[in-house]
Amino acid sequence: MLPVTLRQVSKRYQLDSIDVPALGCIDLDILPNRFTVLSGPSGSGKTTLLNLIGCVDLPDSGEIVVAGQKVQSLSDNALADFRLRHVGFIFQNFNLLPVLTAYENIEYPLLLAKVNANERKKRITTLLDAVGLSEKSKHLPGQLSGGQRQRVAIARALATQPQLVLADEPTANLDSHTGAAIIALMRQMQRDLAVSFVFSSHDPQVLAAADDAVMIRDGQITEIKRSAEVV
Ligand SMILES: Nc1ncnc2c1ncn2[C@@H]1O[C@H](COP(=O)(O)OP(=O)(O)OP(=O)(O)O)[C@@H](O)[C@H]1O
Repeated sequence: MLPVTLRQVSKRYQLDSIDVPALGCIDLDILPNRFTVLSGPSGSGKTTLLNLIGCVDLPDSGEIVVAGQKVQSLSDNALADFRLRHVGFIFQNFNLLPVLTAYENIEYPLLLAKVNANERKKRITTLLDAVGLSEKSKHLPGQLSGGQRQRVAIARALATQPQLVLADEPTANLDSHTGAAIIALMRQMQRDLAVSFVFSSHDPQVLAAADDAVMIRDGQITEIKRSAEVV
């Protein structure tokens, strides 16, 4: 099963009386267990596409299927629950809760998903170790560097064991050295856990690490470059 398929998907925004076309008639398959990057100039529609893939927003027309589920057929509550269980999110500004420790930030989606205490502890301990932050579990986000905060965010995104992890410009607020380390970590986690990662990014380092690159311009896919093994 493909993690995500989009067929003839369109999205427009209404800004006061102005109609803003953001995406037009997109057809896209996201392949399993791969690192896919959405790339294009500012305003080309990357974030809009990521929000549709992540079930944060719904299209005006067309069909989106995520993990076998037609997302438009879900109610708002069912969509929120589906998102919690199937999609992990990583943001450019990390979006950690400032009053919670690293451990508690990773625990938060597990509490929402009603995962029991033993299983929570097991998953958080394993993830903190995997992202190299076992020693920092009691630190608040304000006591961590940018790279360490993004490591916590990666662990949090993976905690619910989603099939799909989405990242909006995950290296935008990091220096290039830290960004490279974060890309390598995400690559490692993607391979170890056999998850599909989809990024939007301007960062050439992210593009270079991709299995699949989806080039977007003016709300249209202009090219999809897939690495040799599936061509
Ligand atoms: N909430 C909104 N209301 C109105 N127009 C919007 C809204 N969000 C995005 N747009 C418009 O939709 C188009 C696509 O925007 P989007 O944010 O998806 O692009 P992007 O490729 O992610 O850009 P960037 O790289 O600058 O983040 C742009 O023309 C943008 O101005």
